[in-house]
Amino acid sequence: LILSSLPYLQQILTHSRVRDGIWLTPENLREIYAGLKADKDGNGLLSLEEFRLLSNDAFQRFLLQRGVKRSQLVRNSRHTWLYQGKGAHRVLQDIKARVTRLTRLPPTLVDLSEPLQVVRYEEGGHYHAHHDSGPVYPETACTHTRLAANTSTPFETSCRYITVLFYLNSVEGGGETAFPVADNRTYDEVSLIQNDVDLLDTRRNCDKSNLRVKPTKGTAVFWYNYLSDGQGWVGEQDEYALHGGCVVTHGTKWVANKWINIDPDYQRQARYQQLVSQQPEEEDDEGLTLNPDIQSPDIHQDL
Ligand SMILES: O=C(O)CCC(=O)C(=O)O
Ligand SMILES: [Fe+2]
Repeated sequence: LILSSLPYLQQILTHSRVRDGIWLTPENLREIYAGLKADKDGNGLLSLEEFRLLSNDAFQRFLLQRGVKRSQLVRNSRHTWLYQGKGAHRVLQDIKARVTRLTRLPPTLVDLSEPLQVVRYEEGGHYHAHHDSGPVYPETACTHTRLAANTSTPFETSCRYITVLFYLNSVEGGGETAFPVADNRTYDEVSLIQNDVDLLDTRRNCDKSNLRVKPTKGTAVFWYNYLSDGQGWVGEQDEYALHGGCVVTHGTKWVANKWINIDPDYQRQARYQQLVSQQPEEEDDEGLTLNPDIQSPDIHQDL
């Protein structure tokens, strides 16, 4: 999308995971463009100019206009991104350094991850339960390594190995982070909705979640979105990492997400790191191996 001024339909579709296993069709996309009046020249594609004319929440407004209720939106919040690299504010660089220490990962992996995402929920805001990361199928590539991958795949997903969620304020009422199936020994996907109780619905059913974390200013939670592959690398998606933000009943809620991006395909991650660092291949593995001194069998840090 960034490289060419005219994103091809196929490129857009590879980004458009609605839910696991469900992707937008070209018809869906045409309908959305028409509803947003985004494709002014009507050629079926969004030029960079047309894209720039879209406001941040155009899509949300479109859904609301179409009769979708706020409570039905997957999320009802606003967010922005804060760069944490060289030249960024000291506090932002410090946060990154603390995430590196907390997760015990090689600094390169944290440096090459997404910027910090800051999220604000107003009273009534929520985020229904979801996975921060997508499942790994052979036909799915990770967004962050896609340019370095020398294969083309029909689908694309964020590969967020770890989530560190910071609570930037203490919320007056509601706004807990709920993990509906954390530690659930008998979990299967069917049981998420039973007898009219939808555990994904964080407006109604947070009280039935196995784990709830109350937002307290200055605290953070972190979890893995993938299991280990047993050999020190990223394996399958961890289904128990399902989580969401319960409805804020009083006040405003501010959080920040730090995601650590790692490709479950080791070779693709290595190629990506080599590409961005412009280092010769032999020196490349440095960022991928862990200092054995800090390796511990009980801690799922692995990499
Ligand atoms: O607001 C929360 O407690 C959870 C936020 C979240 O899951 C996300 O931003 O991906
Ligand atoms: Fe999340």
